[in-house]
Amino acid sequence: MKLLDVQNLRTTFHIEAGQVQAVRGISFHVNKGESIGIVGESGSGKSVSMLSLLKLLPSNAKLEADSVLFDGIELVKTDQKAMRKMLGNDIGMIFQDPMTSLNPLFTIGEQIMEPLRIHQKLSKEEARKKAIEILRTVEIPSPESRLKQYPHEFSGGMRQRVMIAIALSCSPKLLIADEPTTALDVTIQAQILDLMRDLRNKMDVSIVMITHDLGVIANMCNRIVVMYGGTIVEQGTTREIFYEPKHPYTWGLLRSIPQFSEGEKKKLISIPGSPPDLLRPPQGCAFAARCPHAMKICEKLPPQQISLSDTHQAACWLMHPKAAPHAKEVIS
Ligand SMILES: Nc1ncnc2c1ncn2[C@@H]1O[C@H](COP(=O)(O)OP(=O)(O)OP(=O)(O)O)[C@@H](O)[C@H]1O
Repeated sequence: MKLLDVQNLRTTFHIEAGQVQAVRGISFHVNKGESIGIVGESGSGKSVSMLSLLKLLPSNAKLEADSVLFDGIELVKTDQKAMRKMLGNDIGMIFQDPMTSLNPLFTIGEQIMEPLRIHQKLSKEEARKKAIEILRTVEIPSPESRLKQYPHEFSGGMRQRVMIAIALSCSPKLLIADEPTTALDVTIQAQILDLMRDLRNKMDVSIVMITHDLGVIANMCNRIVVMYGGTIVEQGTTREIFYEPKHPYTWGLLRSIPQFSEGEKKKLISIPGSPPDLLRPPQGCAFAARCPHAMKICEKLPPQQISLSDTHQAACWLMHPKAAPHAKEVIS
């Protein structure tokens, strides 16, 4: 059953130089209880897509969509006030850098208790009890004394645990995590991902995890959406994306995951070239200029999404039934 269903979302920023077409018609969904990963290089439109659904865009942005259904409610028609109520109640968010999201002037306890008092109308004592309980859930030791401390008294990993606690305190149906572990070192990163996986199972929350690193979501997400140049180039189950990837950009992302074999570090292959300028997006496939397999048509016309299974779609001319025989060899 779908919790979030996004159809043809477009976001444009009006700047002096013209219009930045940051998100160019994306459609995807999140089922109840599942985790999806949105992956792509910097500037591919991952964060703007999420901020668009939540109507958290700056005033120079224009948002259009055929439909954005969240738990049966059409968000395209929902006003800012209702949206704000939904945020922190039905939808929780975690960002990359907890230090910018936490207020340095208030204790951790005050910051966890505030949404509980506002959204769930709990008394001060009830909110304190709930805050202790939730700090325990995110595995912060001695929660009673930790409540009285300020953000700077916590390590980076602990601060991110606090952010997760705040995001989950009102038992949201959906948790959006934007690069939640990027600022942390590898060991702490793994601990936070383990924690999020545990919480998803315990709390029955759906998760959208935004990242530029496919490796981060391999063990965490059921499905993966691959974004490039403001479009979705491929989406499928984690198995389909890792074992049967069909888009040359996904191949590039997979080659750029660090792999260790018998203690030896394999060479990392990055994708040559740079992402398209979204002020003047390319006419055809956004990836054509960097694609080693690009054909003439790739530069002229955007490829349509082709369904490979009920769960797997990719937008690439190589898969077109009329593509030349060499294209079929590349793709198989
Ligand atoms: N306020 C803004 N005004 C103009 N352009 C913007 C604004 N915010 C984002 N953009 C542009 O929208 C595009 C998509 O940005 P977005 O932040 O969604 O990318 P991303 O994939 O999340 O990358 P990152 O991982 O670096 O955050 C980029 O080209 C970015 O420059």
